[in-house]
Amino acid sequence: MADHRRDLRVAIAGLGSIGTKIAAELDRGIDGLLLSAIAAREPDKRRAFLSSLRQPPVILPIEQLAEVADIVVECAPSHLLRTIVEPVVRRGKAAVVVSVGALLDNSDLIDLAKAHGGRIIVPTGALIGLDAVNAAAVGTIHSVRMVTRKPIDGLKGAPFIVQNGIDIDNLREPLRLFAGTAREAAKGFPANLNVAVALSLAGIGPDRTMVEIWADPTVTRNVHRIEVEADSARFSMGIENVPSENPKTGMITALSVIALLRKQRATLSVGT
Ligand SMILES: NC(=O)C1=CN([C@@H]2O[C@H](COP(=O)(O)OP(=O)(O)OC[C@H]3O[C@@H](n4cnc5c(N)ncnc54)[C@H](OP(=O)(O)O)[C@@H]3O)[C@@H](O)[C@H]2O)C=CC1
Ligand SMILES: O=C([O-])CC(=O)C(=O)O
Repeated sequence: MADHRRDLRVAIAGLGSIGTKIAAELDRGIDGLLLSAIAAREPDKRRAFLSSLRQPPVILPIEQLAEVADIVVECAPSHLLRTIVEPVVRRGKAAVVVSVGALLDNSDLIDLAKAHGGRIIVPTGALIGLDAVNAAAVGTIHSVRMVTRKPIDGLKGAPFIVQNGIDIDNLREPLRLFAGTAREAAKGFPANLNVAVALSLAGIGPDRTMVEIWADPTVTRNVHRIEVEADSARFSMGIENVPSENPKTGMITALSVIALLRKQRATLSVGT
């Protein structure tokens, strides 16, 4: 039988390494979804990309995207999270958030979404196994530990490194930069450790999820290893992400959002 529901309109906030790939995939066609609008800081600089799309979307400022979309995908710098997400959830719509670290300082957006019937959806992003962490959290998780190793370019400019005057440019061997909670990691590394916050929100929260961050000149990928100890299971997970054009961002992040979008109207949906 035909599906008579109208297409879900999706808007993209930020046309960087993640947003460009999602927009292109939506334009190529995802069942039941339509790219309705995008926001870019300087749309003129994105003309070549925009004119390559088969059905060019409307270009709007980030705070207006919710007016023409059912789902807004936030893939902009983290300081814009509130500007993007607030109008979406106020209208009772869904925001897909990749700058998940910024949710910790803007957690009232979750209450706002609840009050207006909106939703905030965090994709697995550059990580792995949040389905298993979600499932384990239905029971009791005793501990979650994550160790991240990144090449130097994947960490440059992080506030923790700048504020502590750490020279990572001339490293010859791995250096442990940080050990602490996911909440502290998100403050010190806002553009580098969204994954730690996503892991914490799926499991036992940002104050009990423990994180180590290494600057490692011997790796070329963003490497994350996770150990979970729960009453239902013990599991270890690892992922080695190929950096995208943005060395801080793994290529798989955009693909994870695309997979999540595909599920919105999929007849068969696999994984939690
Ligand atoms: N959850 C996860 O697993 C992961 C999350 N991330 C996070 O996702 C977010 C996006 O990452 P990524 O795509 O690599 O970042 P990029 O820097 O490549 O892209 C961000 C884009 O947002 C644009 N932008 C800036 N200001 C505005 C504005 N006012 N209106 C519209 N667009 C604007 C930028 O434009 P311009 O270039 O002109 O400044 C840029 O194109 C980051 O916060 C990153 O930390 C990254 C990896 C994994
Ligand atoms: O969490 C992030 O912001 C990015 C990251 O580690 C990755 O892409 O591997």
